[in-house]
Amino acid sequence: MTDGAVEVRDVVVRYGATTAVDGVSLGVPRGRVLALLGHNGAGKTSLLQVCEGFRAADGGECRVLGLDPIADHDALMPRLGIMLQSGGVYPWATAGEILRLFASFSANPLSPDMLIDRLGLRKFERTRFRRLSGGEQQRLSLAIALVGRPELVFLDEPTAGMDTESRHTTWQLIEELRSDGVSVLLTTHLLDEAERLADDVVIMREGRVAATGTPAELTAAAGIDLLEVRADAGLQPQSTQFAAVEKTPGEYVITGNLDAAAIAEAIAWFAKAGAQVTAVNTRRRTLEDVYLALTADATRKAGAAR
Ligand SMILES: Nc1ncnc2c1ncn2[C@@H]1O[C@H](COP(=O)(O)OP(=O)(O)OP(=O)(O)O)[C@@H](O)[C@H]1O
Repeated sequence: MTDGAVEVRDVVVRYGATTAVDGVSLGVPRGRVLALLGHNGAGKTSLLQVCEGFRAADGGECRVLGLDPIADHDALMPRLGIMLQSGGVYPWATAGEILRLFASFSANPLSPDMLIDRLGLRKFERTRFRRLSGGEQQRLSLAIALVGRPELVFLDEPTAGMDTESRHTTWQLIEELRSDGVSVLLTTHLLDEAERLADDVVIMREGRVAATGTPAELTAAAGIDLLEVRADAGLQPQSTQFAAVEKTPGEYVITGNLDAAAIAEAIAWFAKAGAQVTAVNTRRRTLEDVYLALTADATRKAGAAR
């Protein structure tokens, strides 16, 4: 294994008969942000828990800052920032007390007051944790993860439940962490979050790695552009030349090797189907298109297997 912040090789996590993580390998180089994407139940949190040392892998190997997350837990903890989902902190203590307590565990903490202000928590400083809203608890959890100046941060859906303003503040904080050389492994369902923050993206599907690369690599399709057609909902346009995903009802995104002949064939398909076409557009692929194409593929295969 190399000297990355996180090195995961062939990791397996099982819960009884369920294989949640099925031989995943990935690496977070030092000072980079890796976003783990995937549908509900894809295995993201289970993999994160192995890296955090909260769960032993049933197979494979994991090194975090060069150490074993379970055997070297005590040495690692002060160097890690872990954003806990709700719970895990003292529900009866106030936001300010909790953050100052976590700061006291560190030899050289960030200023709790600075984090309280940056994350818009000043108004809630004297509010007990259990009285905070979901989004406020998330912001406090992020502050707790960062207050010890960690070298590596694990963030499980960091902006889930946050309002737009808090989400943007969180993104700025994560960008600042990266500029300071901190490594970040985060999970998210937000494609724009991954596209904005991540140096590297790993898309998981059913416990396995479905795709990996930088956002630019993942969105650089063979035919570069992508065709969007607005027409009647519920159609299933496809041929050997192209594949379409109905992104929202009546909004078709067509990928493939889109030369002029393939575009003509796609449009002809709608004409032959007698569809009412209201708009045709070409544009570059986004991470969302890649993600949808991969998950639609999984859904098609699951349907075919039934
Ligand atoms: N403690 C557990 N006991 C049994 N099954 C579990 C347990 N934790 C997770 N699973 C199962 O393992 C699979 C992966 O779950 P995991 O939480 O890792 O996925 P995820 O990608 O983080 O999902 P989400 O996006 O919904 O958070 C799912 O099928 C889930 O039901």
